[in-house]
Amino acid sequence: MGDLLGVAVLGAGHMGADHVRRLDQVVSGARVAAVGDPEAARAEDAVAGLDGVSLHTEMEAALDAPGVEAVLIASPGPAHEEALLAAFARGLPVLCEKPMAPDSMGALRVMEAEVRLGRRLAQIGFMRRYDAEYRQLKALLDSGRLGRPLMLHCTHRNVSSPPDFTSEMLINSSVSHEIDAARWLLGQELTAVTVLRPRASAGAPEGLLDPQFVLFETEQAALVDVEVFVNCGFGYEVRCEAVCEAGSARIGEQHTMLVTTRGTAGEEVPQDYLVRFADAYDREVQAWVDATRQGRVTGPGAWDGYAASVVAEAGVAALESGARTAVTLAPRPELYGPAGLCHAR
Ligand SMILES: NC(=O)C1=CN([C@@H]2O[C@H](COP(=O)(O)OP(=O)(O)OC[C@H]3O[C@@H](n4cnc5c(N)ncnc54)[C@H](O)[C@@H]3O)[C@@H](O)[C@H]2O)C=CC1
Ligand SMILES: O=C1[C@@H](O)[C@H](O)[C@@H](O)[C@H](O)[C@H]1O
Repeated sequence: MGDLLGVAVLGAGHMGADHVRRLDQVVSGARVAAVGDPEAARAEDAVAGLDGVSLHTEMEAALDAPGVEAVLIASPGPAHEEALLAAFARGLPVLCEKPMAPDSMGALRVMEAEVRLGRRLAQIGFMRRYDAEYRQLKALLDSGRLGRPLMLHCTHRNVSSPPDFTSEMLINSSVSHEIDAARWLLGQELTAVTVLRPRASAGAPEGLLDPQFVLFETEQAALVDVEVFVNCGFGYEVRCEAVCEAGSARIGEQHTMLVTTRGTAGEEVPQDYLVRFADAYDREVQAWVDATRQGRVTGPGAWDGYAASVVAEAGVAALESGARTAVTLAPRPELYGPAGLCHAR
């Protein structure tokens, strides 16, 4: 490995271009060695002003480019399995944006491929684990000060959804973050899911079931509810309240600058994830680079990606059937160690 970890970025859209900028300008210890995107213009735009980056429209060529020692996958979800397997075949460590794979069988194949390798190479981009407020809440729950957690009340609102967004994606794209955050905060797997929906908002595109109300049960009988509303029109709002036996704690109501103008006073509301979670993405990628340089994986891994895909798939089934749907996970492979314990049990 050179002085700087050479990273190939696959996918140069919203997230990929932002990660290229982050690797180049924010993160230490790494450099962008190659960018792969079937749309050449996207890759060119993403690397404008950068030297020494090779551009590719074929993903395998990007992985095989000179100087590539690790991969950051930011292509659309359906492309992740192939990219992860190609990286594993080359022994390359990977940071893969969520979802690890959009369907549970794809996620299982990825996890099994890593298990066959016998060493961990994949980190999945559940960046909330690197957000300062989420980390504070996790530390509080783990300390046991509030007693056992009983409920998480979560809110996940986007100003608007991309044009191709489907009703299923409210769960397997948006709520996938709450699925991972709940598993991590509580140190428990999610065991069942029910999805209710109020009438669709007039602000939602025709046919999109938006908002939805998703209720998860956990293995130790806690409940996690999520209001997901991806065309709310007013702000990017992500909140979480943990209710425990001896207290509660709320995050996501950051108080920033108070602005008074023309007879009103208030705070600015972030309009998207790139603003709300900017620090979290920075810390996530820095932690991945640091761990990769030490030959380790320290963030959410393939087991977490697999579990999230299985729970999301059950959520989509629950949305379609209107019925409570059980979650069935394959046994947890030894490679991923014991399940995360929450001290507040
Ligand atoms: N962690 C987070 O908060 C967020 C994560 N994401 C995730 O990031 C990934 C990318 O999302 P966006 O950047 O919003 O999508 P996007 O549509 O803006 O960009 C995707 C890019 O990938 C390229 N592409 C298509 N097929 C490809 C392939 N086989 N190999 C390489 N590149 C390919 C497209 O040409 C496009 O430039 C998704 O997995 C998404 O779920 C997206 C938004 C926020
Ligand atoms: O991951 C993300 C998007 O893919 C998803 O579509 C949004 O709803 C989330 O807020 C964002 O964090």
